[in-house]
Amino acid sequence: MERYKILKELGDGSCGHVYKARDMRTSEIVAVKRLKRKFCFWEEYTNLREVKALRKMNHPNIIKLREVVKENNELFFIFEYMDCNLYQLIKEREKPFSEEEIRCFMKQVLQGLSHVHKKGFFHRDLKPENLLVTNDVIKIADFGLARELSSMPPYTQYVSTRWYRAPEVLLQSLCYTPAVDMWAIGAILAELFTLTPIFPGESEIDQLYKIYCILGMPDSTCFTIGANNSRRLDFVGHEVVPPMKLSDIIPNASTEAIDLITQLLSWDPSRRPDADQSLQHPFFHVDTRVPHSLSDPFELKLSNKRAKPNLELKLHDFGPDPDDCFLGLTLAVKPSVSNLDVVQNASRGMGKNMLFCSDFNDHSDQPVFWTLLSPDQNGVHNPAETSLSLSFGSVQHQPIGVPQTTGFSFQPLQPNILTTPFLTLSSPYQRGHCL
Ligand SMILES: Nc1ncnc2c1ncn2[C@@H]1O[C@H](COP(=O)(O)OP(=O)(O)OP(=O)(O)O)[C@@H](O)[C@H]1O
Repeated sequence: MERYKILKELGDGSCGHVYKARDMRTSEIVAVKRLKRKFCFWEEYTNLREVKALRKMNHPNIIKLREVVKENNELFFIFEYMDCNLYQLIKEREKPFSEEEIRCFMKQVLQGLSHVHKKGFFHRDLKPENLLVTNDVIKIADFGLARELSSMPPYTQYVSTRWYRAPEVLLQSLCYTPAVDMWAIGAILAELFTLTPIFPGESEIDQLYKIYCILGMPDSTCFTIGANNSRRLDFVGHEVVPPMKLSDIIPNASTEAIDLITQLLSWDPSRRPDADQSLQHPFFHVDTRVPHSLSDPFELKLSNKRAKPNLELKLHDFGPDPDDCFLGLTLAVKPSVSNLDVVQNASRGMGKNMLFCSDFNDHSDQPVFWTLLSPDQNGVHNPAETSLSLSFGSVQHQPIGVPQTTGFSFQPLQPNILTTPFLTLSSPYQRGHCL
């Protein structure tokens, strides 16, 4: 590695540190990714997903892996260098991108992604941080989670960045498809217009809820993603919250852009266009007519400021014991010790049945109720089915004087909630018995 002179650190990812460096032989600037894992045998590296995928790719919109160096049981990837990533560009941006700029970025990303899919891989972790930019050129990077299409389901669960995660992955489907990448593209496309993530979920459940609030309920005739999931969504209520109009959320997008985002963000993966179909969409072939000009670029910002997703906590890491459920849910809402303390203190005087709601700002009149139910509360008792049930409801309740904190309000469980839920997330063992 003496051939490369490290100039500065560029990033510290989950797999490795990335540095800007100079190739002393050619004077070229490169990016060096030093993997955190140690490698004793040279052969180990050939099995790495990133190496397997990148060795097969050769496309102007996919980052080039120039060389792999193994030294003292450490592995270094030498990449072509890019100036910044799309997350940094969005964060620093003071006014929205023009539709022309967005089209230019998205066209390249889709061309790169089409190549990835044609080469038999899907990326699985598309997000603005993994799209690298130099001037007007954008390239897909970080193939650490890439998977071969030829590998057979069931696929293992994986942790990609929550905000760009497709519903079928959130529901732990075991046979998801490259359509998971198309969902991420839809979320990134929306974000390029608004400069803020469209679904900034604070936990996996909140992620699904935020998707639901904007897209509404999936059409039961087309909704097939429940079939192989270890989690399941049940839409069992009477009250239906209509989908929000994407053109209200993204007022600076043309009708063509809205249509493409709508298609990409389909609940049903089979309804999302693939990369080539997306490139054929009128969004890439029309003169743009933007319906609303924006006097203040920040008027279009959604309530959540651009930040990184917080700590990931999985609900299935917590057991069926009510205290365990309560702790799990509390952490899943907001992993803050001080909030947790308040919740626990408040819960002491309120008996076993609790619910609390998140601070979803856009729907302050429609709080999220997360109820904790044991099976016998449903009139069903089956020890084998003891597990955790969650429901989101839009029932209005008056606070009754229990402590309020930023991010939480507390109310005792009221019977009418049991009769008017509209969305339930259940564990595999509880099917058919939730609410
Ligand atoms: N070729 C490159 N040129 C310039 N910067 C790069 C390059 N590759 C990576 N980076 C920077 O380093 C960051 C981390 O890189 P990368 O995503 O490959 O690492 P990782 O360990 O796989 O991260 P993650 O935690 O997202 O999986 C990127 O977001 C980017 O800002």
